[in-house]
Amino acid sequence: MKLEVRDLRKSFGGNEVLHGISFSVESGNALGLLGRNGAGKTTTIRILMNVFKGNAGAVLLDGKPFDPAKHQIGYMPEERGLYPKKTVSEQLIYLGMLRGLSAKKAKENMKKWLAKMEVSEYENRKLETLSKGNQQKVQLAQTLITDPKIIILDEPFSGLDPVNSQILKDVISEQIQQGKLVIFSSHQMSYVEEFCQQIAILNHGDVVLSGELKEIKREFGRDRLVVSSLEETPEELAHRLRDTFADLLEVEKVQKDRLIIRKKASDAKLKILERLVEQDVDLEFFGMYEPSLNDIFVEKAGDEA
Ligand SMILES: Nc1ncnc2c1ncn2[C@@H]1O[C@H](COP(=O)(O)OP(=O)(O)OP(=O)(O)O)[C@@H](O)[C@H]1O
Repeated sequence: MKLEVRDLRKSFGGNEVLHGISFSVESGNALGLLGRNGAGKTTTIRILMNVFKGNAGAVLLDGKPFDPAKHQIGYMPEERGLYPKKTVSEQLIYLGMLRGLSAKKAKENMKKWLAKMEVSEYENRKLETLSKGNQQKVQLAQTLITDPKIIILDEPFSGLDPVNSQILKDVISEQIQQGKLVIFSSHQMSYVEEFCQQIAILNHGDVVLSGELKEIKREFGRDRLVVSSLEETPEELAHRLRDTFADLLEVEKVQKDRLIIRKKASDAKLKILERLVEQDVDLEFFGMYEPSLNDIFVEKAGDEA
C-alpha cells in the first residue's frame, strides 16, 4: 500500500496553516512527521484521518481517494480518549469489538498487546489509577488491538520515560518489519532517527524537507568534512583554515570540539589533508561529516527541537 498526501492546504478562519503539504509512505516503512510546535503536524494527521477536511489537495491510498472509515486503522490522536473509570481490560475489549473483533479475539488481542507494552499487571485496574506513562501505553495497546495495516500516531512518545519510549520503539519497529505502514509525528529526533526510513519536516505549514532519511543524510553531508586537532581548539583551527586554506574550503561551524568545513571542489578532500599534514597540524580527526537528524532539523526548521 502507498499512502500519499498531495498538496494539502488548510485554513482556519482565513489563516492558512498548511500551504500545500506533500509526502508519501509505503507499507513496511515508517514516516516521521517532524516539526516544531505549531508547524502543522496534528492538522495534517487530522485531515488524513478525516477529522476535518483540507481546503485543497488530496489524500490517496494506492492512487485512490483515501477514506479512513473504510480501512482498519490504528489511530492515536493527540488528545487521548480512554475511559478513566473503566478497567483497562474492559475498555480494550469494548473498543476491539467496536472495531469488528469477536469477543474472543478482542480478549486475546487485549492480552497480547498489554503484554507487548509491558502493562499486563494493570489489566484489571481502573485506567485513572495508572501513571500517565502507563495510561499512554494502554492507549497504544488500544490503537493496535485490531492489528491494523495502517498506523497513525500523533506524538506517541510524549510523556514516556526513556525505558517506555524504548518499548514503544521496539513495538513500532516490529510493526514495520511485519509490513505495516506507519506515520507518526514527533519532536524526538533520536527515536525518529533510529527506526524511520522516511521523514517529512514541516515548518510553518510547508514541507521543507522530505524523503529517505539515508539519502537526506548523504546529501546533507556531501561536500562537508569534519576536522579536529589535538593541539588547537576548533576556533584556532578555524582561524588557520580561513587564513591558509581559503582556496580549498569554507569554514562552516564549530560543533562541540570539532570543526565542520565545506569543500570548494568535490576532489578537494585529499588536497586539504595534504596541506594539513604539510602544516604539521596534529590531527585528531579528519573525515566525512555525518549529520544527525537533529543537525538537519535545526538547519531546516531553524531551531533546536
Ligand atoms: N481548530 C483550530 N483553529 C484555529 N487554528 C488552529 C486550529 N488547529 C490548529 N490551528 C493552528 O494551526 C497551526 C498548526 O497547528 P498544529 O496543531 O497542526 O501544529 P503541530 O505541528 O501539531 O504543533 P504541536 O507540536 O504543538 O502539537 C497552529 O498555528 C495552530 O494554532
